[in-house]
Amino acid sequence: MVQAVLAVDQGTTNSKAALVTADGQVLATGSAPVGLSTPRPGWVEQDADDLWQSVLTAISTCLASAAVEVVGLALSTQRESVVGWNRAGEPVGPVLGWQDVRTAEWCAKLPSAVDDLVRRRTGLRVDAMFSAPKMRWLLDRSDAYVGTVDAWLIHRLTGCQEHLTEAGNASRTLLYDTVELDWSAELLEAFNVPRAALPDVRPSNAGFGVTNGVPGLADGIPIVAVLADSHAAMYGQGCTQAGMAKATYGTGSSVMTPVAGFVASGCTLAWLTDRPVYALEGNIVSSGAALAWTADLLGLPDVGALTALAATFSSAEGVVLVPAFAGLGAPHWDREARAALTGMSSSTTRAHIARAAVDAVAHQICDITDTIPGTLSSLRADGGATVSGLLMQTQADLLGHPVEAADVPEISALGVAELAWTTLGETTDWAGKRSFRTFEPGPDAGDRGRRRAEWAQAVASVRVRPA
Ligand SMILES: O=P(O)(O)OC[C@H](O)CO
Repeated sequence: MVQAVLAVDQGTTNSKAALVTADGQVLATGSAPVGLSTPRPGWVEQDADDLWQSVLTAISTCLASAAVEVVGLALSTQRESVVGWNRAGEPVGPVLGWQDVRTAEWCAKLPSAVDDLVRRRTGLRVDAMFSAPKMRWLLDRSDAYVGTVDAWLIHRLTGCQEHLTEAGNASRTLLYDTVELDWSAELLEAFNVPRAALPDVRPSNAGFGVTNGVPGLADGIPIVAVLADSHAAMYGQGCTQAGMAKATYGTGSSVMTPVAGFVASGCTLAWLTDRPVYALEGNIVSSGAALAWTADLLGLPDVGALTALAATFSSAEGVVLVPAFAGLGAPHWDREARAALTGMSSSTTRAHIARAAVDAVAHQICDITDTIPGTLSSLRADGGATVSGLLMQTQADLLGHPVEAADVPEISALGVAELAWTTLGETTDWAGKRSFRTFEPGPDAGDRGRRRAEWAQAVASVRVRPA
């Protein structure tokens, strides 16, 4: 029987599963949506059982479509979101999603010394997006184990036997020292999170226990590799050389470029195998979410209809959408800013607004790539929204560099499957064999400059905190 790794990609809006062979072929896929609720402004919650059930549905749909021998599991997970569970493995409280900013005020009151410490130990900054403030919020309400989504899924997949998390996911909590490669006692104290509440941290391919009592899966299948989803995309894109960068277009967006060693600003631990691999990263809070919001506002059925409408005009003609619905992420980091549509006139149409939404996704990526030191040779793109040729062309035009969109938009599952197969002893170079849709930038540098200036002006107009 054909051997396959079962890769699970648990994201903000969907759980997906794929059966992947040692040469990177996808034999079958399955997916299931995950609910998300916003009970108050700034609060973004998911249900931990619902999330687990969506993983089981994705797995069973996938397994029903191909007869294979599953030799290992690989997990790619949404980052920063926090789950709390009790000793019996039952969730306590909601999953606090990465978009949730209920702790923003609490974060703002932390002494600046905590922010300094966070930067030095983690390469990140204090922000309500990250896990530590969310863990504190849950621990204030229950005596629980707390962990990121990878830890929750490992716990459930192993029949509540394992309490483990992966180093790259841990690096997004604000509690993990990404140079010492361990939970930081100083940071645990600063956020008042007890070590006993946290899972143990393992390298990305160190093994995370074996399946136990999972419906539809045999017991004893090893969980071979775990990566954070954005990091899995970087791995899958083969983005390992200086000058390369990848952008993942998900609910939010993440731009990552490899860096030789730890730096105390905008740095993350991409993965930890025989050695740590670091990346500079910028996170955008609202990207696919901005497209979905605009489609809804315009009464369109989906994002595909939005991009089709946007394509009916060659430009937004000065209309700019700044999608700061939950503030601005990298590189602006102003979480009190709020969204705006600017530059409208009486001749503005729905198509201009649709076009402005597409432009906003691309402008936000450019804001981050502008901060990457050195020369960017090209940008590798992945994520659901990359199916839009209009978005990819707009990205290349605004960037002034080619954009290479992966032939498989959802690359996180493939990235972690590749790490699993490598760990199982196979030689892989799937990115080297992958074909890309390449989008060359349009020749009009003047137009690029004008559009970037319009965007910068609109961003400045929504800022609350000074740049
Ligand atoms: O669910 P996605 O794919 O938008 O990814 C969420 C990110 O991991 C949040 O940092």
